[in-house]
Amino acid sequence: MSIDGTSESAPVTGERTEDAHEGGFRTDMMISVDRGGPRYGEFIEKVREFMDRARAAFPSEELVDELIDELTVVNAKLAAVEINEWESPSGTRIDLPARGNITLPPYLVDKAGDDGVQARVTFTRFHLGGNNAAHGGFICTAFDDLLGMTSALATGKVTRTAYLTVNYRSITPLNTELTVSTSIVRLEGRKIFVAATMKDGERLCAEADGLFIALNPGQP
Ligand SMILES: CCCCC/C=C\C/C=C\C/C=C\C/C=C\CCCC(=O)SCCNC(=O)CCNC(=O)[C@H](O)C(C)(C)COP(=O)(O)OP(=O)(O)OC[C@H]1O[C@@H](n2cnc3c(N)ncnc32)[C@H](O)[C@@H]1OP(=O)(O)O
Repeated sequence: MSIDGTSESAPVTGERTEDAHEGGFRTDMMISVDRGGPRYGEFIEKVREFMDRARAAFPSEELVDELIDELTVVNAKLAAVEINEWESPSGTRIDLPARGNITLPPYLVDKAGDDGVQARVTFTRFHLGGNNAAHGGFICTAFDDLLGMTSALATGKVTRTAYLTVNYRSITPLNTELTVSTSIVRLEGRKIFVAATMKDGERLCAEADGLFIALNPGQP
């Protein structure tokens, strides 16, 4: 670690050598259920537990020294097997919560069709905003991904968010299974207008409306 707090390690880029995908346009979503093997999901759960525990811990100086050494070893092991975004298990394992992507709050999809998606999301200590409530950015992240999935399933195309409006209606608790329901409001050419709610039982925590645009071939 340098004096300004930046890491001396090279950034993780995961650049691919041959370019099978032109920009954001991929006809093949490259989804998988076996990359990383049968225990990859367990590995992701351990990483999520680590994220929660790191957020919640008040370690001694000695423990910080120890953890740095242990994490240096773990990071070196992961650096040795780095791969591009298209072929990594993370984000493509559709059998795992949030496709095995630790960037996303963990959600389970109960129903996914061309008219909308039903999912259950649970925010944990890692997603803390304050006073035991979820951070609004993570609520947005959950909506963005599930609405992106909704748009993709409705059109069979790769889409990008043009706008996403989130209204926070009541406190969104941690460690509570919340339901997210998304729907297609209307389709207008490449424009996909979508909406979603996030509820704790019957209580509305947050709602969203968004516009996604189906990308043209070659569009990044
Ligand atoms: C268990 C089962 C599971 C099954 C799962 C299976 C498969 C998985 C499926 C899917 C994957 C799942 C999830 C999806 C993953 C991630 C979701 C997150 C997505 C993102 O997080 S993505 C990052 C944030 N996003 C950006 O980084 C976009 C930056 N931006 C741009 O790249 C351009 O801006 C773009 C492309 C948006 C538009 O550009 P463009 O050149 O293509 O089109 P153009 O500008 O012509 O707009 C066309 C028409 O939209 C109107 N329009 C445009 N923008 C508007 C706005 N803001 N407000 C109102 N109207 C708007 C225009 O007014 C025009 O309207 P009109 O045609 O009527 O004139």
